[in-house]
Amino acid sequence: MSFRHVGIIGAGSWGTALAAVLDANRLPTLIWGHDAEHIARVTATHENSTYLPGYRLPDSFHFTTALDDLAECDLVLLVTPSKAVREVAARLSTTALSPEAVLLSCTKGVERGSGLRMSEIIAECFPHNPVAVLSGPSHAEEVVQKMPTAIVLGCAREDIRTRLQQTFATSFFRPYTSEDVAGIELGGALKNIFALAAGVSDGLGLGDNSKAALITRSLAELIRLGVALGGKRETFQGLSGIGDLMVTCFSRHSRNRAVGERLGKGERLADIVASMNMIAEGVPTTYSAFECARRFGIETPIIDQMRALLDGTSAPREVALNLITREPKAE
Ligand SMILES: NC(=O)C1=CN([C@@H]2O[C@H](COP(=O)(O)OP(=O)(O)OC[C@H]3O[C@@H](n4cnc5c(N)ncnc54)[C@H](O)[C@@H]3O)[C@@H](O)[C@H]2O)C=CC1
Ligand SMILES: O=C(CO)COP(=O)(O)O
Repeated sequence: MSFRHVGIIGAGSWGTALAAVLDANRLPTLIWGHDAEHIARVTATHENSTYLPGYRLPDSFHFTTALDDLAECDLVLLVTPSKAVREVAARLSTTALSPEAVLLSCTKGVERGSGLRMSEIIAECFPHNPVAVLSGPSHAEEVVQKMPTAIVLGCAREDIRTRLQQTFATSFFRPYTSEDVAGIELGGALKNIFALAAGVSDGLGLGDNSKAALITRSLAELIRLGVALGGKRETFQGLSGIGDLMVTCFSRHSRNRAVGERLGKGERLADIVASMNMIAEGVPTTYSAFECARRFGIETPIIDQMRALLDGTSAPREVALNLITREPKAE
């Protein structure tokens, strides 16, 4: 049975691109945004010029700033930055949304302090609703151009996984399914830290050998921490692990890689963040992953160095030197 009313929480680039996928399957969407001025502009111009310029929004996109308007939805995508997920999920839970409605988290992050994944936060707010996740190598800029993209949909319930797969499958968007919700989310969240690090390597002009070594050791670190936090090793070797790690470390569209490159060139984090209107989740995730690693006693040299860099206690060259001169060990 297909979904009839789809709501999207978050009017940024990824929310817009996912609405475009659903439009290709003739599914209209109601997109909620928290910024009334932005929503008014997008509605009037049929373009999300702040987050995804140059893409004309189809007529099947509808916008609102009232969460209550989503109460009729049988599928709601949560696509805000991770720092806003708890607040919007709590607010959504006070609407008349049905306990049958499926909540699909498309956000990449881990909550600071609690170490909770986004789907766990959503499940706390919606204990009776099915909660699913969507992640994988998928830059919004390419999805709206209908460039072939494959992602993973995760849910504990097989019927929901299949329904979501049918809903999102198009001639350019290929969803795989998996039961490993934790692994899918952890791969998508942790890779952003390593994309920052790959950007630093680019900014320092350290070359291809260095970047290949960094990404390979990043995957080892991602798997070590991800398995300790409840994900399956095979999932990290798939689209939402190594797939997303690769695209984010190499893509010209990656905001995390771009932040890292500017750090590598010597800019201050506060100045970089102030100059961007989009989210780079690797910054907060560096801190939440560091906290999780300490709690579980997992060795995370790259995450530790990235934290020192973001804190301003280590310079980019020092971070690179610290990593290459670590205690010798077996691979
Ligand atoms: N852009 C992409 O290609 C992809 C992004 N993602 C993930 O999707 C999530 C959202 O990212 P984007 O759409 O790219 O971000 P974005 O920076 O393009 O847009 C974020 C949206 O959230 C809104 N927002 C900001 N603070 C808010 C708050 N406190 N409450 C409610 N709304 C708020 C902004 O106004 C904006 O509409 C992130 O976790 C990101 O890692 C995942 C896959 C691809
Ligand atoms: O998660 C993403 C692609 O899969 C988006 O990465 P950035 O946030 O670095 O642009």
